[in-house]
Amino acid sequence: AAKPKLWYFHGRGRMESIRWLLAAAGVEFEEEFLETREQYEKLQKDGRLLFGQVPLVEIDGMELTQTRAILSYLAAKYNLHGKDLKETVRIDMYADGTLDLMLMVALAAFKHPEEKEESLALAVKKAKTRYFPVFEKILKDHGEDFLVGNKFSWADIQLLEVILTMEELDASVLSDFPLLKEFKTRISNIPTIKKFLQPGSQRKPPPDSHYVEVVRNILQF
Ligand SMILES: CCCCC[C@H]1O[C@@H](O)C[C@@H]1SC[C@H](NC(=O)CC[C@H](N)C(=O)O)C(=O)NCC(=O)O
Repeated sequence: AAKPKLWYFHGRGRMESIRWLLAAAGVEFEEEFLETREQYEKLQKDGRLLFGQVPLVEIDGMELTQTRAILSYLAAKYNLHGKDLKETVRIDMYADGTLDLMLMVALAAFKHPEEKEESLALAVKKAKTRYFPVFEKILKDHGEDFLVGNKFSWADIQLLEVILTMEELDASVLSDFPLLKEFKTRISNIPTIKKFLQPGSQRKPPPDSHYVEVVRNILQF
């Protein structure tokens, strides 16, 4: 079968969680990077963007947009969603929470310097006071290696991505969360994820001023 093809900017944004899921599932994928307004307008003109937006993922003969819909499809397809509806909705809850936090970080890149620092500091505060305490408690209460059903799932991938992203902003962010520290080591050592964390993988770096400029230019905002 053809490899999935991802259409997005050459950066993290909303697409990074999709790259993580595919990589963790051991699925090779291709990427088309939007560098110009013309490329984006062509996708729109060709009717390939349902609501005129990216991420766009070509997979199984479909053109998928809407990040959460794409992630949910991929999680189910690669057996990273729950064994039943009750597990799946918990995985969705956990994943949605991490996506909210990730978007705060992603959008901060587009703010003016002083606002950006304030937004990133708020994201770190939210991680420490709202999100990480929840996941630390889940790991404590269930005493299992994974968040749901003691089986590796999409929720675990999202949590690792958000842990690493927050550590880029504050290296001591896990200092009060010993179980999350162990979780990070455990999940980072899963072979497909270990490979994705190595240099040369399709993982993208944190957004820089060039990336912000390109996205602003393409989206004209
Ligand atoms: C560094 C991270 C990138 C920040 C900017 C991105 O975050 C998004 O808020 C904007 C972009 S992503 C690009 C943006 N896509 C979306 O907002 C998708 C939202 C959708 N609900 C989804 O989850 O996929 C876009 O195509 N906009 C054109 C426009 O709406 O006309």
